[in-house]
Amino acid sequence: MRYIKTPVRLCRSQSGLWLARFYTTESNPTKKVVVIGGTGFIGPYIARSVLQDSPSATVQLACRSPRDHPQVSSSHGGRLLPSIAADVTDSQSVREACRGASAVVNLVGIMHERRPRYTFDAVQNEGARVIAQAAKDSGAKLVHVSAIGADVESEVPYARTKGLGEQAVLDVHPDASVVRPSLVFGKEDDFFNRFAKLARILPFVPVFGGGHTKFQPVYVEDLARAITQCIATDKVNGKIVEVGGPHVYEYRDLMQLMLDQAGIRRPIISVPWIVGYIQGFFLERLPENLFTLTRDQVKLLQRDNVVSGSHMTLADLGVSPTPAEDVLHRYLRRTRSGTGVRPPTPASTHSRSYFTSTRKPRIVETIAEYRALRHQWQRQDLSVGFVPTMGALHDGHVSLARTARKTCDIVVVSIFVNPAQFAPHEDLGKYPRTMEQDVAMLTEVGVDVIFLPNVKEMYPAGIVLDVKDQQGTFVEVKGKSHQMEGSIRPHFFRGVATVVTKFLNIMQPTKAFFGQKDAQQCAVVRTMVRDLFIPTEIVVGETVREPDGLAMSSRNRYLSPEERAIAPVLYKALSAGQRAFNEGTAKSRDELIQIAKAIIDVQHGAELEYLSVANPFSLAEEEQVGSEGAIFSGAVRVGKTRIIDNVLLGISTETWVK
Ligand SMILES: Nc1ncnc2c1ncn2[C@@H]1O[C@H](COP(=O)(O)OP(=O)(O)OP(=O)(O)O)[C@@H](O)[C@H]1O
Ligand SMILES: CC(C)(CO)[C@@H](O)C(=O)[O-]
Ligand code: BAL
Repeated sequence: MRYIKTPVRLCRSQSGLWLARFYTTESNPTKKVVVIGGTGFIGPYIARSVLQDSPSATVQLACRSPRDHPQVSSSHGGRLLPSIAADVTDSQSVREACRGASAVVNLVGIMHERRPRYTFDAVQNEGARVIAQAAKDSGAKLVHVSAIGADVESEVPYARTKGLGEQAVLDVHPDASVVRPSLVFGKEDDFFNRFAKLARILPFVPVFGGGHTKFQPVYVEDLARAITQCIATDKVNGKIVEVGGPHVYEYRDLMQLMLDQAGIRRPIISVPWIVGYIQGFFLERLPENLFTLTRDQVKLLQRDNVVSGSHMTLADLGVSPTPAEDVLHRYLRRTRSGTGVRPPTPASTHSRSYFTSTRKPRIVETIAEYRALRHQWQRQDLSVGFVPTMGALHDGHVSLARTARKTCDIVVVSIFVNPAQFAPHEDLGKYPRTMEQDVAMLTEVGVDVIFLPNVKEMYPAGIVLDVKDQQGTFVEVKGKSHQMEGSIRPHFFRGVATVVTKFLNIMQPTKAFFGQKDAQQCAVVRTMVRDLFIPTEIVVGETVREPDGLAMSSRNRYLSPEERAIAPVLYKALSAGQRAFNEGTAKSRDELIQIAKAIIDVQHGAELEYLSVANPFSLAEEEQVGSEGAIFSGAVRVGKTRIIDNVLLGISTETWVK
């Protein structure tokens, strides 16, 4: 059989662009992918992924007892062919199934033997060889799905025969790709669904030997995409790909995650391994049921099931793995009352950290790479929270990222020192840059992506600081940009509005998070989002302060120890005005400013720039604090550093930010 090459397509991976082509055979000009063992949990996901990826492909699922999947077939116009029978212990049936295939995926695996015919060896070793031979004879590519832990030396028959199966496959079909997933999760999975069911029945969740074994669960759609890529490219031929999710969890933490995402409260209790063996000894003799556990399974539970780092991984295939926290609640949650189950808010479980090795956020530098991810999240129906920053991060930024983490499925933080918001005489050149520390802080929060564009990416027409020489498109929010901070930095909000518009267009976030410390910025961004119909919710986080009241700010790093001691004066002054307002002794602009100014004036080393009492919505300066309340704000200069701050009068943060 001769291969015919289809046109080359450009695919993107983390390591760059690579070429992919689908192979097809002379007798079968349309690509046909046969998935053996495909009518279970994973097969339909592979079918969907292949059909979406390749508009001319057909897919056929083959199994011992064929079953059709109307949801897949109906959405792909008949390109999912009717399932057929193939039994790996009957080589003739496998040959029939592989006839005319351009690619074969072997998903066959068993957790329990059914003697005499379906032993581990017959299914996972000899069966793998039979499929490899049939694929080879049909001139088809082969993707052999094995398992992390496959090991010819293992004393556990499941793992040993998986290892032998891999060897047999590569003997017979040296170009085959071997895919080894860790624990696979998804709506129909056997693991999380089963443990959630058990947890609902049992008064506690047992874990063996402390539950310290490590797992790296991978989302079934990510596995399916990896397999689709193995079919599409030659770079995995003859290679092993280890497929794990973004986080490594100890078994006990995985159980806690399952409980939280299912909304079940149960204690997790450690029992000795020997209890597992005794349980296995009795249960493996009974027909399979919810409680079934074998001694081999207990042995497997004692070995870490994580990506080793010595083979290719999802990253090499350009697949960004989905965290279990983003998905589990969708299918484990039950809303029926009377089940002892409380439905968690989606993504709420992010606030606690389950994983033992923290995953570094993915660093994305280009709009194109980000867009590909955004497209993937869109398909998975995931919400995206976006925190724009200029880096040199502190607890103010962290608090915004944590709020995003609690309320959104995916969290993206940008770090970009935006030239357009600096005047030529300002501190663009010396703005603090602390990238390594920033990445560590965002890793701790569990941020998914850090967007780090360069200036060219954000300003294709280039950018100079002098407004009169600028080229390209700029956004200006009239009426709110030239008072308060804008009176000292007239260029500033034009630069902010422009870059935030660009970011919101790129990120397409569900929500974007800004700090109240920059209150006028919040008002400008809200107005801009309203006027330009940008479909993003703007969320404002409260100002995070040092113990002495100073608002955290990246520029606080500029302060010498002496200046640092002076810097809280602005907050002290604004707070004194706020107290007087609350006590009813100051209501007018003049009274409030007099109180604050008196405190700043006596502080040696602090130079007042402005104080403002403005309407919280229009930002118009007010003579009296009206029924809508006011923003009492100001700036002082301490040495060369500007300190800005604000407090609200007669309006709560909650009301103002709504
Ligand atoms: N103390 C804080 N509490 C809450 N949010 C904050 C705080 N400081 C900054 N932010 C918010 O973080 C986001 C990014 O701000 P930015 O990176 O400019 O940090 P910054 O500390 O304000 O820097 P700078 O010192 O240059 O003003 C903005 O939405 C800002 O309002
Ligand atoms: C919103 C922002 C990131 C735009 O550059 C900046 O003004 C900031 O950090 O507040
Ligand atoms: N936090 C506001 C950013 C700036 O002052 O440039």
